[in-house]
Amino acid sequence: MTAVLEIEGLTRRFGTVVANDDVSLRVRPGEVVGLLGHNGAGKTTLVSQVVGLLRPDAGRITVGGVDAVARPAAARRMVALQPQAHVPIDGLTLTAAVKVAARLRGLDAGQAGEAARRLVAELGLGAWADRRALPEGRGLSGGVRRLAGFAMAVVGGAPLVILDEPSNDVDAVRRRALWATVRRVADQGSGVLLVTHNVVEAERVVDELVVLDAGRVVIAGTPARLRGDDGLRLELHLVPDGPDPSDPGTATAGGPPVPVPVRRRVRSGRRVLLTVPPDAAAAAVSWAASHREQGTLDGYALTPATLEDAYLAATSDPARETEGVTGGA
Ligand SMILES: Nc1ncnc2c1ncn2[C@@H]1O[C@H](COP(=O)(O)OP(=O)(O)OP(=O)(O)O)[C@@H](O)[C@H]1O
Repeated sequence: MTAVLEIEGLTRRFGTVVANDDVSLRVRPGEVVGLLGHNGAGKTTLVSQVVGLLRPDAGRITVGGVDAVARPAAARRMVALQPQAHVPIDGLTLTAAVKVAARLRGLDAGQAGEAARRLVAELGLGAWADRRALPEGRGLSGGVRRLAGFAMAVVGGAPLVILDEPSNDVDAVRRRALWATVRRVADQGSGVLLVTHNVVEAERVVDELVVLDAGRVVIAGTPARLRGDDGLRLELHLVPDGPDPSDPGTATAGGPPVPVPVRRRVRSGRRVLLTVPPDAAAAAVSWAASHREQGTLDGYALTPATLEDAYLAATSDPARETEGVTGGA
């Protein structure tokens, strides 16, 4: 299927900083593609170029078959963007704001009103439907304003929907509704580019993921592929109280090292994530339990492998160390 967004070799510098470094990605109709990366990874720079706010130094951006660098205005008409900053809606009720966005996307007054009411209900915002946003953040809370921006981006089914951190300051109940709506919007034919640094949430909704680190694509693919091809890995999360007992270098202090094969160890702050095979679950838990009893671990948990360890391993953070296979008994 023809992609609704195609980016090839995109490069954008700010002085000596290469904010996007030879980035390529593709979003097809019906697909949710997650663009992940830490603060400063280059996500907003990429989005700004797609919507014509910045010009690339090199590379190609095509939106719905239109060259977005040569014809930014024509390309922009096919894109609905929820920016990271709050959308200015002061003076409007929640429903009216969504209706205005629907009208701008070509729906007639009746269709726009109906679509706005449906979205407000779908997102669990009925209680605020007719509440007016007022200056200085009054009238509607930050979370409701964020959802208003989200509803304004998804209403009317633009060919390409770009959502920049849509779930920031949204409560847990409405987050669920939001992710369900993202999926519905894609199922109805839009291509969705979801920009986030929340890898756990992204995993639930995306079809493909592209991870940026310091401007470069470091991993890309489906969540299943990025988790590990067999999909049968477990993660042992450890919170050491002092030296890490899973580190062969310090293990002698609290007993033997982990008695199971460890495929990967990622250390992030106080937390350590060990990727272990499923048949090692019982041995891994009993090792961790004994360390918990001795007080060398503050806590531990064994969970199915998520994208988080792949993400942490692929992205750089000076406060973090990643090791490959460490063997085991
Ligand atoms: N206008 C600008 N002038 C100079 N440097 C910039 C500018 N915009 C972005 N940068 C730099 O480019 C790099 C990428 O920034 P960008 O805002 O795209 O990252 P991001 O992934 O969106 O981060 P965040 O998650 O914090 O929004 C950073 O090093 C940033 O400091």
